[in-house]
Amino acid sequence: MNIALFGYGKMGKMIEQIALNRNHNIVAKIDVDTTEINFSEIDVAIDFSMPNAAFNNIKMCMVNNIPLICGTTGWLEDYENAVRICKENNGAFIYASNFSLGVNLFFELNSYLAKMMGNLKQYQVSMEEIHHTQKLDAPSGTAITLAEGVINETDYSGWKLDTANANEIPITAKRINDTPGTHTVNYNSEVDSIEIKHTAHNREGFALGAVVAAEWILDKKGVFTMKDVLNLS
Ligand SMILES: NC(=O)C1=CN([C@@H]2O[C@H](COP(=O)(O)OP(=O)(O)OC[C@H]3O[C@@H](n4cnc5c(N)ncnc54)[C@H](O)[C@@H]3O)[C@@H](O)[C@H]2O)C=CC1
Ligand SMILES: O=C(O)C1=N[C@H](C(=O)O)C[C@H](O)C1
Repeated sequence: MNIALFGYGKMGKMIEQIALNRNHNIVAKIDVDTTEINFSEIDVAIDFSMPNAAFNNIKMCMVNNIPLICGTTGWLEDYENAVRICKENNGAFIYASNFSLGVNLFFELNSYLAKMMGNLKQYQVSMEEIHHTQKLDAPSGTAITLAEGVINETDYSGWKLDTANANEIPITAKRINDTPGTHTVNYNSEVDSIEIKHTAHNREGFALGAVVAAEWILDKKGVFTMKDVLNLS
């Protein structure tokens, strides 16, 4: 499979390693200073770039009929536009706030726990995410997905960074050294608390998930999620 990398930073380099180990070719490394792209040799593209670059990269891939895996976070105000452009061009597209198997299992666990807690008003939910100091967006895309998972199963109406109103989920974002990504969901009552936590030890899980998603999407058309890729119910 001939892969184009959009964004050749920390994740782009990790994805390159994993893709080569799985016998794929990296035919383009597109970064901020790239002036020309030869789309004819690309089977699939993987974007881990920057919040202000992702939507343009998505448009470019869809118009040029290149299936795209997008892991870049912090651009979701344009997600519905990306879906529309994919459909208009009969393209193939996956965005996931987190491509690791562990976090996708954690998303399922989070929804299950939220469903159980939905009627137990004595518990207040809160979330914390910790990442490296170079991260541009806050809260993390993963924390937003976790909050959406809780909102779908409970009466919470939204989420907010730091201080939230009573019916909103407060999310704390911490930036500590080179932390790859730690997410905690906490339910607190007067008498006890319940906490679920996912800790990434490095970036390999994110990169492997993105390459697996690229292999999966190759013969497909439409907009998909990691739930489709991993066949999670
Ligand atoms: N969904 C997931 O599983 C994960 C998502 N991420 C997200 O991926 C993104 C990248 O993360 P890192 O690699 O750690 O960041 P990074 O800062 O190390 O790399 C980003 C790269 O994108 C390049 N870039 C800037 N403008 C560009 C453009 N117009 N076209 C192509 N490349 C451009 C930068 O020059 C840089 O080399 C972030 O949004 C991060 O939140 C990171 C890890 C996992
Ligand atoms: O920027 C990162 O590094 C990460 N970003 C993603 C996010 O915003 O959730 C996924 C992972 O936590 C690492």
